[in-house]
Amino acid sequence: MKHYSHLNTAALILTQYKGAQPFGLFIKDFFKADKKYGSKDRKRISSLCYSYFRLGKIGEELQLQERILLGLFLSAGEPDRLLGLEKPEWNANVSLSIGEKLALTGHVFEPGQLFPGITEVSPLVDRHPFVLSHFIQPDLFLRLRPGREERVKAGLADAGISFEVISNDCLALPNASKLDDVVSINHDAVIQDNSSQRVIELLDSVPGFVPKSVWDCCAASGGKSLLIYDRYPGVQLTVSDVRENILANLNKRFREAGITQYKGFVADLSKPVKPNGSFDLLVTDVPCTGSGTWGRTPEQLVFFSEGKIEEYASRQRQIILNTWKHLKPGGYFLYITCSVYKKENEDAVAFATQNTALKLVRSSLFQGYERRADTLFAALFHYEK
Ligand SMILES: C[S@@+](CC[C@H](N)C(=O)[O-])C[C@H]1O[C@@H](n2cnc3c(N)ncnc32)[C@H](O)[C@@H]1O
Repeated sequence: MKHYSHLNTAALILTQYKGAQPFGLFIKDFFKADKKYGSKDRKRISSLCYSYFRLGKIGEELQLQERILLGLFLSAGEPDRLLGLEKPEWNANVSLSIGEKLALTGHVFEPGQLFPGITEVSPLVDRHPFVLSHFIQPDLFLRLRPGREERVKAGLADAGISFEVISNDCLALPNASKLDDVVSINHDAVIQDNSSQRVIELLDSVPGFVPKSVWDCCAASGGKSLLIYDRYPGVQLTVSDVRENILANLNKRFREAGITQYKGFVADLSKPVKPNGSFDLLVTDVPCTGSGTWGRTPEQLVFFSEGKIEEYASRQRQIILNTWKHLKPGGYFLYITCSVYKKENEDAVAFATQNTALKLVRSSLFQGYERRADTLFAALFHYEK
């Protein structure tokens, strides 16, 4: 029976996966090596694996296949054929709350079992809804580029793709939406999480600030740079990252977005660097645990090791020290993480104010756990003249 074959294949994959690479890449390679799975099978098997990861450490005493069923039950919003066959009582109760479902299966809600390093999470985070949000896959968000808003919405409507309007320039879509032939990605709209889009609010809160020169220090494929460019057209962008190959992605993306005038270089900011010149605005979207985004990569709930929090925090402190001095006097420094751990957020802010000439303007947690989005932290500093 197909349902049991899906369960067995999910169990096989989970036995082989040891957390060394993102699960999305691992399962892609698995299916590439064994072509017998059709697209519906692949989707179902992936979904069983992902709902298993969402359990974190709950039900560790159970056999693997029982745990997969438990994950399926806790994540399911509607009755499911496999659950119906194997766990009819659970299947009749899929609409219960997570707490009630746990009680029905003989488990108790224990935040520390669901989320690694729960005691290190910032007090700004409301732990109960945050932890429970990991049972739901976040949405896909589009940031509509200036002047393209109506064209993108019309294209989606014509293609019959449902979306929710979050704001004038932000749409939420179901995660599996196929946009390739419908939206000109990067030209008309950028795939960017809603909280990630919202960090611009910190810059908007400074009256009259329009930077002429910006260095996006940890640019990756340029999500924040594109955001900045759209808010401040004509800005001179400088971008850098430690990974040369990711800057190749950025170049492609910028081409698609119509950005041709910018400077890019490879730099390891854990060491002192000399960029060309100084800047009105520095964006340091630092490498971090990514713990505010684990609804999208729930394997981390199982494999993350808490010792890494301090490793990241230490690298973040080095990056702050090596970058802030390249600001022009009067300039602004925007520090961003997609982490919920205090060490990477509030403690980094305290470190910056104690060890640089930067003054905190404001910081904010962009909470995504009640909006099917990621959770980010950002702090804006001023380098006073
Ligand atoms: C959170 S990501 C940046 C995301 C990006 N700003 C965006 O909006 O899409 C952090 C980036 O920092 C880079 N990075 C990690 N260690 C670094 C280092 N020592 N120096 C410079 N960049 C580093 C990583 O390669 C990664 O691309």
